[in-house]
Amino acid sequence: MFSSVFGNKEARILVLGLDNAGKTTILYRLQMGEVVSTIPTIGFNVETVQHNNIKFQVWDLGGQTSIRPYWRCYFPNTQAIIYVVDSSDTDRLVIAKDEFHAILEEEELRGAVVLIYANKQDLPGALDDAAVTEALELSNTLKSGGGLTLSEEEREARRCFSEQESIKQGTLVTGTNLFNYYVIGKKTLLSHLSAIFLMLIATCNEAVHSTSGATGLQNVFWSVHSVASTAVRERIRSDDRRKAPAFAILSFQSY
Ligand SMILES: Nc1nc2c(ncn2[C@@H]2O[C@H](COP(=O)(O)OP(=O)(O)OP(=O)(O)O)[C@@H](O)[C@H]2O)c(=O)[nH]1
Ligand SMILES: [Mg+2]
Repeated sequence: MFSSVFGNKEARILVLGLDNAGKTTILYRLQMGEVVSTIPTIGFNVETVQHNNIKFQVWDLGGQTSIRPYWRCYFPNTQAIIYVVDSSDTDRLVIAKDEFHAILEEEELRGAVVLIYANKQDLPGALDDAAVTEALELSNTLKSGGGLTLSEEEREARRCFSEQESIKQGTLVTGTNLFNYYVIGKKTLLSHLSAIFLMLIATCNEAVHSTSGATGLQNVFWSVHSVASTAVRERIRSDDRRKAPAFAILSFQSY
């Protein structure tokens, strides 16, 4: 079923963020479920992460100042960006913010969804996900509703989902792009892995729209349903079916 949605391509995800943010650690945690010891990445690591029958090609790029300019070589055909922030590195949050906003201005990333990991929540002095949201100046660019036309019912479904999953969600408008973003603190990161995948799948809506109609959307929804965590499943089950695609599909729209 997914091959009909995505073609034979794997969804391509870039993991970006400053050096030492924890990108490589997250990549291998996603892939192997283990914390591995890392060295600073010069260049990139790429791994295929499989969740049930869905494959993601995850590119983890080195974050040192001198190699950040090369990030843009990887932007074409990217469906999702995972932006990792070291929440305890408060001195460099302003740099993390500037790099983040530069990414969002990129024409080639129109159509990508952004997930922000407020990483290293275990460290003393780490800012929580709300504070990271603020430090990244997400709220400044927040426009309620943005270019999305959501009914009240859809808004409610999305709000409930975010609350239940402790995932903060917003809409981000840059010069020419419009993103929906999700901020995920470490607490929820691991236990809600499948919710993250669910959102990634859900936001590959360009592929969905171009290769399938309304029936396709239902198929995507039910497939998403099958890979979702129990919590998410319960949430969906309790919902009117008609509401389901509201958060599964209307996650991104460019101008
Ligand atoms: N305390 C704590 N340390 C972490 C966490 N995640 C990663 N680290 C540590 O942070 C350091 C840097 O992690 P990496 O994953 O190598 O960082 P990176 O973002 O890939 O860095 P570059 O490759 O230089 O861009 C390592 O010592 C990790 O063990 C976390 O959640 N908590
Ligand atoms: Mg690395």
